[in-house]
Amino acid sequence: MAVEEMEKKIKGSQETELHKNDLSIEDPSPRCVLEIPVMSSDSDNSSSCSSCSPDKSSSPLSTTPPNVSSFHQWNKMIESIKKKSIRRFSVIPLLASYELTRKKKQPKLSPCSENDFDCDQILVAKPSWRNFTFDELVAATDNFNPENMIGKGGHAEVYKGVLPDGETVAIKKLTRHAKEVEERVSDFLSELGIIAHVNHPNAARLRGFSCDRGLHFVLEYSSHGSLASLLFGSEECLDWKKRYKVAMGIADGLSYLHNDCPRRIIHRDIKASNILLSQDYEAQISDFGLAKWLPEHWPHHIVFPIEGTFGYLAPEYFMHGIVDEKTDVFAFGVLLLEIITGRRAVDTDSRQSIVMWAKPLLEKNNMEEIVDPQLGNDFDETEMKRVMQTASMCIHHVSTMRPDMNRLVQLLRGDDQLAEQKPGGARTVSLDDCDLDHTSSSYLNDLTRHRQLLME
Ligand SMILES: Nc1ncnc2c1ncn2[C@@H]1O[C@H](COP(=O)(O)OP(=O)(O)OP(=O)(O)O)[C@@H](O)[C@H]1O
Repeated sequence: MAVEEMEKKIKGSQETELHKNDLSIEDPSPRCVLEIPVMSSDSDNSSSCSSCSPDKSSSPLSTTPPNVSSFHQWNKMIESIKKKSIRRFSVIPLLASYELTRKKKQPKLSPCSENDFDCDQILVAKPSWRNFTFDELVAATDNFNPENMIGKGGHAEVYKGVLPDGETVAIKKLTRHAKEVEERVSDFLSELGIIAHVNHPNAARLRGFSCDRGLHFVLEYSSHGSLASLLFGSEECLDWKKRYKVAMGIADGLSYLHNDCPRRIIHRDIKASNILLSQDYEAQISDFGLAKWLPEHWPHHIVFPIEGTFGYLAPEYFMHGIVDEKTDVFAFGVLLLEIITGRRAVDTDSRQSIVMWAKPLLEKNNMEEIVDPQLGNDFDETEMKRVMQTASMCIHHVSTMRPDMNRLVQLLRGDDQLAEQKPGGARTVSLDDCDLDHTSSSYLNDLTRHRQLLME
């Protein structure tokens, strides 16, 4: 499709979107990250931020394009995508006296204006990732040999590959062709923008990307694959020590995303298949395809359509589209239940949700019934109790009653003093303000509706 044609389409869709939703606030997820220096094989690794500079020709990206015409188109596409990034979301200012208590460890970034972000503040470090050519990916994966395919999700095929320096990587090739090209590129930039900023031992690490003949991410390889494959797809039982380590790792990773990352990131798709395990079973949160950056002063997002994975969706999210940190906290609780029980979030045969099944057992503290029979008695009872209590708090149907990730990390570690504190966190929103009737009967209705959706 010609770029001009695409720009027209983008403009058109912007107007339709605006008209449809009559919303006034932009999706905060900035799209400028691609314009930070990208190291190519022969680049000089110079560092600057072209989106902050009026002279686009000085973009480091332009020094080593894989292919000049495709690069030119790509650059234009980025510009059009930036225009398109006026995706509207509604925000309900639920709290008049919203507290900004998050800025603890790192200075947070404030938008220059409502729509601009000061890239100088964001792009402090030289990136450790680079732009790959398609030929480099072909060489690494033996021409995307099916034997090298290590995973397949709803949006991508993932191949194991080896780079010339001997490093093993995972190459994620985006495959979802149902979407319009500009929407796919926009999603790619959004995911890239987020993953490139994430820097934590418990989050997937980017090695590079490629937009030459398809959209690809090049990621650090996690040799044990996903938690889902180990919990549900393996004959061998994942022992408790590893399960506990994984639970702690995910908690640390989420705490970083919510509190300590240069921006406040909500993952929105925490689930067992999106947790990868390194050689030493260090959990790595992956797949930032649905992740959102939330400005500091927003209590939450309202999103539509609801995306994510059934079984992990918090009630306020699947009923009302409300997204904030507690969306991830709920999903984390479901994940803890999977780790404890060895059952899937939604049982494949009965379609029963693990939350519905586990709640009464958790209330009675029935360890015998709830613990994965494969584990036998081979687990630390104190740790198990802690994980059960933590899971129970995370899956509370009222989001404000769920602890925030910082507190959950401490609960999991066994800081008893913290267990005494009331749940919630800095962004506590009162239920009255929310105008959500989450009595237990309405919650049951919610769950029934959730289940019906599953059966459809
Ligand atoms: N870095 C990696 N190392 C090892 N295996 C990986 C890596 N990244 C992905 N995989 C494997 O590929 C699978 C699919 O990857 P991913 O979840 O990123 O794809 P997706 O299409 O975005 O998934 P979804 O359907 O959740 O949107 C993972 O569950 C995992 O088994």
